[in-house]
Amino acid sequence: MPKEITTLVTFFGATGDLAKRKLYPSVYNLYKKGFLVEHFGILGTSRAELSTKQFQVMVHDSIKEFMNEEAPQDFLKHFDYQRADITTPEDYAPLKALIEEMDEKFALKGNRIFYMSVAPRFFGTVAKLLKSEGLLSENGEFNRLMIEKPFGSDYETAEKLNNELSHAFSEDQVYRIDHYLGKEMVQNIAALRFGNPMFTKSWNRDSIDNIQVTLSETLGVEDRAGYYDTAGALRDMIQNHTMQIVGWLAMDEPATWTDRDIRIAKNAAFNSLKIYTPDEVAENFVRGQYGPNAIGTQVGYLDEKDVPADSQNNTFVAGKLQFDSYRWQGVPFYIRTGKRLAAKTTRIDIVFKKDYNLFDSNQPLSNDVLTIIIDPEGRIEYKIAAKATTAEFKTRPITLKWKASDEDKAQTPEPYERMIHDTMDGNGSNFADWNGVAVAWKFVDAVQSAWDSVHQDFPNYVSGTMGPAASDELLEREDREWIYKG
Ligand SMILES: NC(=O)C1=CN([C@@H]2O[C@H](COP(=O)(O)OP(=O)(O)OC[C@H]3O[C@@H](n4cnc5c(N)ncnc54)[C@H](OP(=O)(O)O)[C@@H]3O)[C@@H](O)[C@H]2O)C=CC1
Ligand SMILES: O=C1O[C@H](COP(=O)(O)O)[C@@H](O)[C@H](O)[C@H]1O
Repeated sequence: MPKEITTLVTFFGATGDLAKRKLYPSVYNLYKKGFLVEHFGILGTSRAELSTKQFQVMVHDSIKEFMNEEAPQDFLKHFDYQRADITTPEDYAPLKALIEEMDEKFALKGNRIFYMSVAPRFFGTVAKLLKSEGLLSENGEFNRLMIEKPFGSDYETAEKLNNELSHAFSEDQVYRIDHYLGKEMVQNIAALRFGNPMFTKSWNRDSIDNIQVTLSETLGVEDRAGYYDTAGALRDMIQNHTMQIVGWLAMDEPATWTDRDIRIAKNAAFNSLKIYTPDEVAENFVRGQYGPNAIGTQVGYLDEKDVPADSQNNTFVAGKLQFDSYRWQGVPFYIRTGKRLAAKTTRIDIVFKKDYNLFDSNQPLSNDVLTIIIDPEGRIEYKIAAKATTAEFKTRPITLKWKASDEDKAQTPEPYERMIHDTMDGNGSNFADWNGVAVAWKFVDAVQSAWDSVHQDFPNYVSGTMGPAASDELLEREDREWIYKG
């Protein structure tokens, strides 16, 4: 039986794209699954003038549009709305009054979640005003803050934002969203690592040759050049999603399976990440920018809408991470991400060390590889050696495969549903904590600042390929290759 959760969730940015596409459908799923029953309230706010009824109709229509389902009145009656400009302190008084009214009406015990689904420039202001205008409950079990990305645009801005949040919320009250951490197969990393003694015991430099993390996209910049040209693949995908995946891969066993101990273990790994000097960046990192595709049907980045003609922005990044730790000494973590690549896929390849070939000392065994495919669909593959089906005794690589079934997929929660549920449940395991975010920014800032001082000729890869040649060379010069070739 699902455990009923008692809480009020206030959605700032209640009329926005994210709220309609993801947040209301997620809340509806939690209702259908029985996590939200009687004692919940959803308060929406933005600058738009909407009555309670109009807001309920908007929520109904979002669920219809994005889930093709009719939400019942029994669900919608838990939604209410208050207009407010979040930069105006006086507008918080009516919000506070409605929060208190809903708290009483639905018997919510003062439990409060505030979800910031607004532009990042508002995050600090809202947190400050929530406290100064008295919207945090003093008698409830919890006040929690869910905060969207991006969390800063470099270490300095992230630290400033974190300081602003910390005036109102302690670290354990802040749930920093990274939607990759809500993905089923990212959560499967821990199950595979710590649920199989064979992997638990071999997850270290004795057995692993290298680890590869690929987040590849086929889409280009679309209509987001205003943001993307200031961020690039490095800040858009490496600082957050890639680093958070790496955190699950690189951490030691947590002392217990609690969010506190998981964070302690992950942070020990993050803190051992080597931050590069400019020379080390040049040696270990590659940047790219897409040109047109081979048949000329897709334009290059520089010809995309709103992109400056001389942009030095990166749409592709490949690099090598190194951890100064006992577990990972000498084991490279190769990471790469980019737009307009050959395929949409997110995957992890764990490449095990080759061993002596007992059967034929002239013919080295091939590496065993454990592959975790996160997107576009959950799959696990394990390439191992087995006997070739010939008269002579020889080995050949075979691949054991598992794929998420339709039933698995149907019962897997969407990342946003899971993240809202986990916040309601007070489980911060699948959220980014400040230390991890800070280390990732320090690392990424070092790479960006080295790149900023050197002009690079772009474009340097053809749309529809797996990035510039330098990305392959990064591994080739260490006698390795990307397992996934597109
Ligand atoms: N959309 C998406 O798919 C994703 C979004 N995000 C993040 O989610 C957040 C929201 O994004 P998204 O929904 O796309 O943005 P939208 O621009 O669609 O929505 C912004 C919301 O903020 C409200 N708003 C703007 N200014 C104010 C103000 N001064 N006072 C009160 N409310 C205000 C708007 O309503 P009004 O103008 O009526 O006030 C609107 O409801 C951002 O941080 C974004 O980075 C993250 C991942 C994916
Ligand atoms: O955060 C972001 O992620 C998307 C990719 O997410 P996915 O779940 O579809 O893999 C990326 O396209 C976008 O640029 C970035 O901001």
